[in-house]
Amino acid sequence: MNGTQAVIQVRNLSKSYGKTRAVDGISMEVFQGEIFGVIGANGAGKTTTLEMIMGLRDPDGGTIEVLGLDVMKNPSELKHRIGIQLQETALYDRIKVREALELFGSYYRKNRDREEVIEMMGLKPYLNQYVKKLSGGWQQRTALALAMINDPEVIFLDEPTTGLDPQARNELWEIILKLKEEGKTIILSTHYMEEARRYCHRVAVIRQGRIVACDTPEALIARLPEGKETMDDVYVELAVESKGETA
Ligand SMILES: Nc1ncnc2c1ncn2[C@@H]1O[C@H](COP(=O)(O)OP(=O)(O)OP(=O)(O)O)[C@@H](O)[C@H]1O
Repeated sequence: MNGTQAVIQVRNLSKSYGKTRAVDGISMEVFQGEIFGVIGANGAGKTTTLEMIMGLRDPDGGTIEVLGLDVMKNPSELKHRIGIQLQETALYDRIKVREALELFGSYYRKNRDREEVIEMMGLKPYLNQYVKKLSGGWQQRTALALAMINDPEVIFLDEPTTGLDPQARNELWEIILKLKEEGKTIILSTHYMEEARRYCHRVAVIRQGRIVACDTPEALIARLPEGKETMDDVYVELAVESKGETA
């Protein structure tokens, strides 16, 4: 059932690094075809949460199901069915765009038509350039191309538009919306509140490793005191620690 089937189900997820409780009992569901946003301050636990759901980090506790698979028990099966775009692009330092597409394609049993991916991302003029030498916007497009190379059902994007100029951000969102139109489920973290409002169906607000609210942008805004009506206000009211509240 498009729209009501949970493709991600997380229960009571936790993860500590030494004494830092990075993720502290997170539960959430993401439905098929959603663009699901995760917002929160630096260090709130967004990346750790996403990486555990992707099967890249082991949780201390809790359960994670993605596409009906227990992530801890089926990491290799899961890898073929999800797309991953990480913040770090150091991996691509010495590699050209075409080589990166070929290399990543070789990791998976199924590939989306390479030419179609290149066309969709507008990457044709850049295929023989080193990824590292591209502008931020084109590097992010390359990273998004790599995230969809295996034609995944669920795509994870960690701050996909951070550092890009407004035009590059809009262009990247157009591509993300196209993927959504195809029925993909997209889960992403962002520091851009206006993007969260405009593009995300639902947004989870994470503070100190916990989800303090999870709803549509409109519903989150409707909770605010009178006179506050933006996602920036949501961020300030819900995501920011009040004085005296320390990690
Ligand atoms: N590998 C690690 N070793 C030790 N501590 C870590 C590690 N990764 C994250 N942390 C800590 O865990 C907490 C959550 O970090 P995380 O990167 O998940 O937050 P975030 O919300 O993604 O932040 P940002 O917006 O800056 O990317 C922070 O206190 C961070 O310093």
